Amino acid sequence: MNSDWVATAATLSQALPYMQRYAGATIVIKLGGHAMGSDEAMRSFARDVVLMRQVGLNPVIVHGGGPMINDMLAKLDIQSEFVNGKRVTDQATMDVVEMVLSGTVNNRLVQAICDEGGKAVGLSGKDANLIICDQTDAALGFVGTPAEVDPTILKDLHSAHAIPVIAPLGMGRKGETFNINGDTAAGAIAGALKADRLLLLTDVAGVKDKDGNVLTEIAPARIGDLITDGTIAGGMIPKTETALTALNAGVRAVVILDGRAPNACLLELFTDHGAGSLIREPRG
Ligand SMILES: Nc1ncnc2c1ncn2[C@@H]1O[C@H](COP(=O)(O)OP(=O)(O)O)[C@@H](O)[C@H]1O
Ligand SMILES: CC(=O)N[C@@H](CCC(=O)OP(=O)(O)O)C(=O)O
Repeated sequence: MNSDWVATAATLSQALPYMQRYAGATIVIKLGGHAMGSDEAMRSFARDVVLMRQVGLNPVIVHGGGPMINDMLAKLDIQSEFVNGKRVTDQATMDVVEMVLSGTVNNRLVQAICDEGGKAVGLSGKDANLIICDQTDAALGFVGTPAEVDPTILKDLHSAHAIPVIAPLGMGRKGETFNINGDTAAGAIAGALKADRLLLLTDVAGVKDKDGNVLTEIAPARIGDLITDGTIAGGMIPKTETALTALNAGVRAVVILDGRAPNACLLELFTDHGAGSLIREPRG
């Protein structure tokens, strides 16, 4: 018997109970800009998402695009800086952020999912009142914190067997456009949907300790200390803070994992060992 086939059969028999367990579950997946670097990574992600939909899960995709925004700002000779993982966003920067996220990155991802046979629909937090924002901090300019999330459009898309693909932009109460950190947007959407899982796909295997080992399970109560002592820094701060906000809003579990690894989402959802760092209340 072909050993590849045996391996596939073994994987499938392990996966089936998980597929049944997650049938009808809402899985919010945030794909970071670093994790969608190559065309092959994008194709592999798209295939996973289409398979999830085919076995009865409801995936909702929220994407980032920080590196792509950086490239365009550099071409236009616009300087940019980050404070605690968030881009300081003036009006000129906001225009570029919107152009890149909604115009380029969102369309690319929608096309990749459609190419794999999925019915992806692209939108941003500005569509159908999905995300209304307040300004996060005047010093950051047009950076928004989601204040009200109306997930009706996402439920409608699920009923139509479509896969929503969301750019992290929000609407202000005075007609402004806000730039939302992709993790923050994904957390707010996952919270509003009371998602079964929020997967934050990035370019590292998970949250690492001071020695560089991945923490496979983290109790929410530990995260504050890991940030204070500098173990969690930079872009990992908004991710872990998002995890806490999402859990408080009723999301069942959050996983931070390497989106560049082949079949990252499927391994996390459909195998015993999972992937990355699982953040949830310890089981008593
Ligand atoms: N404790 C930690 N464990 C893992 N990564 C960390 C940690 N602290 C900081 N980081 C940094 O956070 C980065 C992920 O955040 P970010 O670059 O914003 O990702 P993305 O673009 O995928 O949203 C990692 O590449 C790593 O450099
Ligand atoms: C406020 C803020 O920082 N917004 C982000 C939005 C994109 C993003 O989050 O992209 P990644 O997930 O690839 O990092 C930005 O301007 O870069």
